[in-house]
Amino acid sequence: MSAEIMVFQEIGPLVTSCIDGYHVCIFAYGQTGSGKTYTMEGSVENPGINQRALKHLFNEIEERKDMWSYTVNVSSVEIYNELLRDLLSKDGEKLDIKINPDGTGQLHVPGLRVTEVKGFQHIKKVLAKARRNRITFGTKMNQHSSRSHALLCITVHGTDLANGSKTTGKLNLVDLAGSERVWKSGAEGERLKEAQNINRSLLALGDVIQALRGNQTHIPFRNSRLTYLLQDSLGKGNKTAMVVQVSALETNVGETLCSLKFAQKVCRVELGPAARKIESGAAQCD
Ligand SMILES: Nc1ncnc2c1ncn2[C@@H]1O[C@H](COP(=O)(O)OP(=O)(O)OP(=O)(O)O)[C@@H](O)[C@H]1O
Repeated sequence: MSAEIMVFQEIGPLVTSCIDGYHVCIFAYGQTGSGKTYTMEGSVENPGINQRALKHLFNEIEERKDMWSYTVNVSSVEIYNELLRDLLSKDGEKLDIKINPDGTGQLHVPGLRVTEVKGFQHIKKVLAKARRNRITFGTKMNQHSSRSHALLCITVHGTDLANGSKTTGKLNLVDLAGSERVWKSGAEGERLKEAQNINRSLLALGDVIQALRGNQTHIPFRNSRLTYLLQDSLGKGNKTAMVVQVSALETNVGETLCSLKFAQKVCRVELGPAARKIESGAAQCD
């Protein structure tokens, strides 16, 4: 069995729970060049988590079609130098996060392109477009290094055909930019600025994890665009999984240890019982 299939066996139930009305975050984390983008996007012969998740999602929807009707909306953004770029717009339009004026207190990104996808073949085209628009540059550590965090955000609205109740699930698939030691990656000028922004936002993610783990009342979601954007899926009552990539090279042992320590911290976070999002606003616990 390939490693990708084994990883997906762990992830599959989380994808299913998004259809049931839960908010889910799946991250790829690790040093630059360790295989995060490969894990999320994969190759033509060996699709990654993004494609497998969406295939799984549409298969589930098909199986439930006599009992539930679903709509699936997809958007994709990258966070580059703390700026949001729409990966599904023609020219990677720059956007920002705002409080939704509808009074719900929810965050939204005005102008973000949201595409309703009807099936797996359609989503493949959407994923290809997002991939083409992503910013990559060559560094000493990776010839095609992603210099940004890429988020694929899938919202699933469900309607129970028997009683009309409605659910809203979210699945955030996140390919984080790689942490790097700038003296090793040879980053200077623009690459150095990117690396500093990447390391800063990964630190902010670490701070959020630390605060969640410590059950603190204030979780510093607002300290980076990444955590701010994921606020409604990353905190208590939601479901999160992190896939950590490490390098097999002895020269990277320092970075590998850092990644594993981060993974250990994440493992110890308890988000409590997950809450199902239903239209009435009430929450049902697992
Ligand atoms: N399991 C794998 N099988 C085959 N090739 C792989 C695998 N993992 C990674 N690679 C290859 O290694 C190279 C680096 O991988 P990738 O770009 O996914 O790293 P990354 O962690 O996303 O790096 P960065 O943070 O710099 O963007 C790529 O050429 C990728 O195709």
